Amino acid sequence: MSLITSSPSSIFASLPLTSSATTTILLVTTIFGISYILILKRRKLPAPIIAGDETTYRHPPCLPTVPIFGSLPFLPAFPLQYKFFTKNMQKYGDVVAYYMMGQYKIILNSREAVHEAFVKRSTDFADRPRARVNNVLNPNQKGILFHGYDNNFKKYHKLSLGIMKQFGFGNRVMEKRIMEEMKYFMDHLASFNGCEFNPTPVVANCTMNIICGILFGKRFRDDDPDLSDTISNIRTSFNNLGKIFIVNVFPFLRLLFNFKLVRLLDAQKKIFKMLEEKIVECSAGLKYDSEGNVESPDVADKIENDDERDEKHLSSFIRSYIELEGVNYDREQLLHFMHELFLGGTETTASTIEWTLVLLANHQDIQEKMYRELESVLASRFQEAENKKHLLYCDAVFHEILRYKPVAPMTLPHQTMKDTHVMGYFIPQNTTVIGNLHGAHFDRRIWEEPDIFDPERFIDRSDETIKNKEHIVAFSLGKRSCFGEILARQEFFLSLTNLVWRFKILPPRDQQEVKVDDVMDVTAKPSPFKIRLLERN
Ligand code: HEM
Repeated sequence: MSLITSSPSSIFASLPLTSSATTTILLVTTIFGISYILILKRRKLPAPIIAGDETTYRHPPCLPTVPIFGSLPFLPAFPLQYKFFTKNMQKYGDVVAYYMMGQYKIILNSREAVHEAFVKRSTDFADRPRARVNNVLNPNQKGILFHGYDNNFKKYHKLSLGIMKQFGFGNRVMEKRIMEEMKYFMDHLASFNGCEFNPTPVVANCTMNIICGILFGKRFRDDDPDLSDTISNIRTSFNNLGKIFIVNVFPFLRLLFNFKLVRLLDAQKKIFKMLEEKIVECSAGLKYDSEGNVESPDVADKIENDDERDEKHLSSFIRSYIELEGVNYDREQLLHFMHELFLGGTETTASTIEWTLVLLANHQDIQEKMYRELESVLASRFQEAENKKHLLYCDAVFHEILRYKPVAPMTLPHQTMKDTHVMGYFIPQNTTVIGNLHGAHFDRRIWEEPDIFDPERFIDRSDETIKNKEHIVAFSLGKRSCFGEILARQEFFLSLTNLVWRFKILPPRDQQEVKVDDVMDVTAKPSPFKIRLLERN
């Protein structure tokens, strides 16, 4: 048998070696092989020159690097790197580079850097890197979350946002929808009768049902097994997604993490099955003309007036999407987009509400100030976002929670579309760029004593208005900023004010305060905790 056609094991088998020596040789060869590939792969930085631009640029400061592993030994494990960058802001500055297994990456470590890159030069930074994991989870690159900044992204982003606006995104129509869910949410919380309980499942039901109300036109009953199954599948996706992303850096770990990938794919399959059933339900009765367009659609695109639109009441996102796209609509795109709204729009808002419960239970003085303001402004009706301008203190608490506990401490990875620059530093084309939003919220140049939870920092006492809110970047900025920001802000403000209006939020009976740790999956949330809610009236 010639050496060329032999497998490595058969070659070694033909040599007079012990099995441990064979293993050692195999191991050493593999390590050298991988190292060789990684060294070759390490990207050589181009000279910091931008064609047609006379300005002199520099490469940003870079974390120490070692051969093969790059800056990995100097960084905490993913996803806790944001804490490292925030802590070392003074040392490394607003823009920091590092190497990860041959890949050159950039962290934007302040609000100014995030703003300059994602807003001032928004198109330069609007792409997303092609994640290897996504090739398995979403081989045809559908949806928008991980989609590159191309014409398809622009088309579906515009289409989906258009439908959301018709649903009343940011206005009174959406507020009414959220308030309907708030009533279920508050009643569910009240059913614990002041006993201590873990609020996580109740909060999850609420944020999930708000998205379901938009997508399917109806909520799940709280005891519907489909609701708990969907929430559990989203959670499985989230948990495993956070862990599996390491595979993008070390592709060979795919084998090691394969069981997580299998679990992730299984959860995604179950979510898609449920969504497929909803598509059938929501599109029932649609009739198409000979060109495949829906006959007499109910998409209220010409209705300007809120009340009229409310009367017409779009039935569901799914139906509106099919009405606009016609019989040949891209089903896979719709499925992935809905899945992304579940991923992006449930855990994030739920984690923010959970932090709200913890922070208010631990700051009775702040809670009481909020209640007194609500009492003086609103008397005995449910809180509505349109009253926000009169609720100065509540608004300040709203901003301080977003600042103090950014549930997405880092943006998703962006990628540069051409050679560009930020804060005088050169960033080559196709570089991965991540915004450290946590860093922006704890920047000592902007915030006095940022580690203290203090809503007063947002109140300008000279004219009783909110100040500093432009420094809040919890939803990121620019072309790839959060798709659901308007909804999330409405949802969060209504949850915050309704909670304080109806309940006194307290730690468990035998505890002075609710003790939690920061837990980081894909969102930064509190570790499991218990709470007591006493009805005020
Ligand atoms: C407190 C709640 C939320 C926070 C803090 C939050 C934060 C974020 C952040 C930081 C990003 C990444 C932006 C970037 O890469 O620069 C993002 C993206 C995204 N979010 Fe949110 N989000 C929240 C709620 C929601 C909701 C309610 C929805 C859906 C209704 C949603 C849908 C999305 C989508 C689809 C993207 C991807 C946008 C793109 O790639 O262009 N999010 N969000």
